[in-house]
Amino acid sequence: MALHGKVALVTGGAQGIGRAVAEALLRNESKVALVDLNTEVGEDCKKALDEEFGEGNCIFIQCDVADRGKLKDAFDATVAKFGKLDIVINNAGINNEKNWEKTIEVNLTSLIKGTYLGLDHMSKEYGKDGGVIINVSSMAAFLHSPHQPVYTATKHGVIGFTRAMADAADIGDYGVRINVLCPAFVDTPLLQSIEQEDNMGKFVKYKNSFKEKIDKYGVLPPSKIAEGMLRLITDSSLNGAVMKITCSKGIHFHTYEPLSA
Ligand SMILES: NC(=O)C1=CN([C@@H]2O[C@H](COP(=O)(O)OP(=O)(O)OC[C@H]3O[C@@H](n4cnc5c(N)ncnc54)[C@H](O)[C@@H]3O)[C@@H](O)[C@H]2O)C=CC1
Ligand SMILES: CCCCCC(=O)/C=C/[C@H]1C=CC(=O)[C@@H]1CCCCCCC(=O)O
Repeated sequence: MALHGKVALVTGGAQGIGRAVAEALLRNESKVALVDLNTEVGEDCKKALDEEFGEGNCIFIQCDVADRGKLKDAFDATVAKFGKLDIVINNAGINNEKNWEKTIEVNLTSLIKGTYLGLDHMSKEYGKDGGVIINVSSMAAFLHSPHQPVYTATKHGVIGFTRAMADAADIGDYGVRINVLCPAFVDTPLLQSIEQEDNMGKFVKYKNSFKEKIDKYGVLPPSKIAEGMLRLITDSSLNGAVMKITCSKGIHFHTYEPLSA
């Protein structure tokens, strides 16, 4: 898939990984809708991106992805503004073991909803032109930690859902590829949350061992995640792919046993 003239919707697009992905898409002449909860950060981000890439290529839509009606409205508003949808990045995520129900809602339930809304707008099943969906998981889906059990569960869930949907898209001839990206530690505001009792609750007592892991494995720049994301978007051979990005191995793919049945 060439990126020129494509229309992308990025949840959690106002900062961190989402913003880096939005920048990379704009650099490649796509149009981008930043869908984010945080109005202040979202407006600042849009202003900076307008200055760098020119006005009219990017919109900010304030939206809590956990609000089903508002998420649907955000997809509709993106299509109303840019005329179509080609790329959906379900990236918004939180790290909150205290309000763990919200973590499931944002990291998993809303990502499922975002995938279905993406298919509504892109699947050939509904007479649309096809596209690509990338769901953001984490290396926490492979290397679990006692520090974030529910976060870890949601990221496992993202991989299972995405791989099953990728098979459904293939068998159903949706014309939509669906892939998953699993970063290790990335230098974003989310990483600060691991030290905060408000986020971690009783698991905050494990913060020192978690920080030791960060020191041991290193921290990736958001631009490296954007690089992997563009590969998942543009390589038309990839469907159901599980990309991992770590400091030691860089961008690589998880491999699975072939299906036995
Ligand atoms: N930073 C890291 O070390 C890693 C992050 N990830 C995943 O990458 C994704 C992005 O994370 P970061 O950029 O690091 O986080 P971040 O906290 O820097 O940015 C997340 C963005 O999502 C937005 N957001 C949060 N809840 C939302 C909601 N309910 N509705 C709409 N927007 C919402 C925030 O306002 C923020 O702009 C997440 O899914 C996270 O789990 C995965 C592995 C490592
Ligand atoms: C605030 C959320 C941050 C979550 C980041 C994450 O992905 C966490 C993963 C860790 C949980 C336990 C671990 O050991 C994970 C470390 C992942 C890094 C693995 C790198 C391996 C390598 O370099 O080969």
